[in-house]
Amino acid sequence: MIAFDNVAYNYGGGELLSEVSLRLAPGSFHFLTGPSGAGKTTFLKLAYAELLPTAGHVTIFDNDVRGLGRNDVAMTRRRIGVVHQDVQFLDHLPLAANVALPLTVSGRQQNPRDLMDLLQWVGLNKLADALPPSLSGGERQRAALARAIIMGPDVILADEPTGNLDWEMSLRLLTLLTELNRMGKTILVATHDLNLIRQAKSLVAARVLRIRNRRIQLAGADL
Ligand SMILES: Nc1ncnc2c1ncn2[C@@H]1O[C@H](COP(=O)(O)OP(=O)(O)OP(=O)(O)O)[C@@H](O)[C@H]1O
Repeated sequence: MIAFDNVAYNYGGGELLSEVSLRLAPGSFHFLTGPSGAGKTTFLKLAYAELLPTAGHVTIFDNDVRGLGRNDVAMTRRRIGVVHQDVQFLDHLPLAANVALPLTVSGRQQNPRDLMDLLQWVGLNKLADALPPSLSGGERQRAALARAIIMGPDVILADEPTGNLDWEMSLRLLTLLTELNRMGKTILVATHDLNLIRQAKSLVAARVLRIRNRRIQLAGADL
């Protein structure tokens, strides 16, 4: 699905990520962990072609990102759902319209029943008409997940999706992500919450990647 081959990234102040080679196989579930500032968000941006590597190759759905034109990038992004660290909504639009926004923007028809099914799945059907400023942190994160999957992506990348949530809500979100994985989606979750990763191991066969000294390595049983 997504492959990194000897990838490096440098914002200009020296290499942040070096010699990164890994593969996110179809249907796999990965966590990416590492200290604040280690480069987790940067890695995700490379994985959805928001950034181009400064060395090496990133291949998304068998295409080298360097060869992608603007339209190809747009098409590629439709197959990748991203839950951003700072979830942004249009505050004047109700929750349901915010979740459906990717469909609206791409000019695709939205089936109101599918939208309500999706909101029900994330437990937000009763809040379909609520405006974003009235939502709690957990509700916002679940709405962000719903919006990330409304286009039916093959891959879901989530950046600290449980960052500000209590344990119960974190587990709820984790459960949604593992359900998506069981449906065949390829998932990568960046998090520094090691308890969440430990908990996930009882739910899903996840691999844990760790950024250390600019490299990304597979974490062992020492988590
Ligand atoms: N656009 C940018 N220009 C220059 N430096 C940047 C830019 N974006 C990020 N950085 C720097 O790159 C480093 C890694 O940032 P990144 O956001 O990828 O880390 P992270 O592991 O996701 O951190 P956190 O867990 O705090 O979100 C940080 O030192 C950050 O300040």
